[in-house]
Amino acid sequence: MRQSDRDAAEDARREGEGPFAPAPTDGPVLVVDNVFKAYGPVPVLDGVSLSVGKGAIHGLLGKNGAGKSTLSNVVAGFTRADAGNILLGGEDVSSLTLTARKKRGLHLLSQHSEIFEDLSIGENLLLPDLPRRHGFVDWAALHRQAGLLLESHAMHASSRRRAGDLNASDRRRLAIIKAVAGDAKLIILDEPTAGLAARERQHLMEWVEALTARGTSFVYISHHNDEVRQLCSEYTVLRDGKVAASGAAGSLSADGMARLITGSDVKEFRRVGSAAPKPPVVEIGGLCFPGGGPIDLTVGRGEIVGLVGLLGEGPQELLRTLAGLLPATSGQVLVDGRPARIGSPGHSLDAGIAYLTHDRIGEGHVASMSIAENLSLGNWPRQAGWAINRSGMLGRVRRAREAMDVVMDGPDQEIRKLSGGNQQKILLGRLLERNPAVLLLDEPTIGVDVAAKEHIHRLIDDATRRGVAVLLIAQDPDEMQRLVDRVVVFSKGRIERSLSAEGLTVDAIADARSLREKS
Ligand SMILES: Nc1ncnc2c1ncn2[C@@H]1O[C@H](COP(=O)(O)OP(=O)(O)OP(=O)(O)O)[C@@H](O)[C@H]1O
Repeated sequence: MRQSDRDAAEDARREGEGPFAPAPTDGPVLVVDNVFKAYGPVPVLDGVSLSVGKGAIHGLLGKNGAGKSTLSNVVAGFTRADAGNILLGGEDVSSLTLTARKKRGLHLLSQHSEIFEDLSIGENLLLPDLPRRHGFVDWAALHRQAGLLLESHAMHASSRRRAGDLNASDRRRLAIIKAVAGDAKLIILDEPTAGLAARERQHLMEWVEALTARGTSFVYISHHNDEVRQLCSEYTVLRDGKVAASGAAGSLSADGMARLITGSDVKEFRRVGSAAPKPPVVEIGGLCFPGGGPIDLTVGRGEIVGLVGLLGEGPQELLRTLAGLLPATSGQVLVDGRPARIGSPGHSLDAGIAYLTHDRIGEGHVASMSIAENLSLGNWPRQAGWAINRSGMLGRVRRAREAMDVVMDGPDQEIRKLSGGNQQKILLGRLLERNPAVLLLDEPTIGVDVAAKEHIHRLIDDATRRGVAVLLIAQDPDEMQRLVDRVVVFSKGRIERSLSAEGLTVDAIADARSLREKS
């Protein structure tokens, strides 16, 4: 650790307001010893060492591209390290396969290690060892065993229920229960709360904390520093593949933690909106879509309107209808006073409506294409004779890289080789390059680090200064409050009420959301 980082760690500890949470004293469950990994000439992990105590929740922190997922993959056995050792409960598992490590109780659950949606909860829990009788699956025994497992983890759902019908938080709990049922010693959770609403997040965190009492340890990767401060007993910060700081997490302050992660102070961006009436950019009249509407909503020049509501209650569906991904069954949409066709994504884009999905992997990028191609997809810069203009494409890469600090090898690198947060930045860059009249943003900062989040907020603000109208979904009430001019609250597919600029506090937004969650 460099002296300046030691000082920063010391400052961060001194500034901390929270009670000091001592790290557990038992011998470590996991030891990572001097691990190296390179893709090409540049090391992604450069002599990383850390240890995780028994029953500890160990925060693994770092900017986008710092090496957190790579380290998780090396520990779990998805990726081989070039050098270094992994010890689980004192045993060197470095040369063991992924399955052998799992059998010893080491699991990695990423946001996308999802469940089998069309199978029941019980099948998901017990696969691949379903109880059998005379060679056939014993369904009664299966649901009995699974039911007991659910009960012992206070998850109140029938084991016969289709797993795909669970909400996002319960899906993640299901994956964790499956791991714990297999006698997990250590579970790595890679951004477990990304995209969850505040109450779901809190619920999941409390539940994870309760699991440590059973002796399970966790490595917890998150870009939400408040979560790490609340939950973790110990932490390691990675910077450019090296350990920049580590220690007991309980007394780290929020600012101190941000400084350790980025290596400098992070200046929080707070947008100054204006209550003055603005000429309309998008006028939505009587818009109906499957499960929602009619919606009447006008967003003016340079205005940001936040949409609040539970999954399935309208906000996502409205954005997807405007983006041409769900069919509008009636109503109309005007953009700059002209009727907009929104029957397909292409029509919506032609009308000046650009959409950022929260599902980066499923529908955001084309994994096998380069960064430059992804930035220009559907909007190729042309030159005389309609040939694609390579220097135009490179200009876009340069702008995205500078504006959002994207960690990449170069414009021709495949986007799938970027870290998750850096992929998100490229997707946002693609939208901004289209110079849309209307931006539809569903969780624009999902998976991005503390510094990049502020960059992205500034870019959204810049867009509003050019007159762009923005509809925003953000689960974090603080993020919402910092960006929007007003909020509309959805219930059962309709707009139930709005919060104007005067009443727009973080608490009011959180309350609006939790009222909906309780009803
Ligand atoms: N298969 C790969 N080929 C080439 N480079 C890769 C590959 N996988 C990861 N990298 C590079 O390794 C670096 C670390 O990526 P990693 O995904 O570990 O970061 P991270 O800390 O998890 O970031 P994030 O917070 O954005 O998820 C990045 O620069 C990434 O581009």
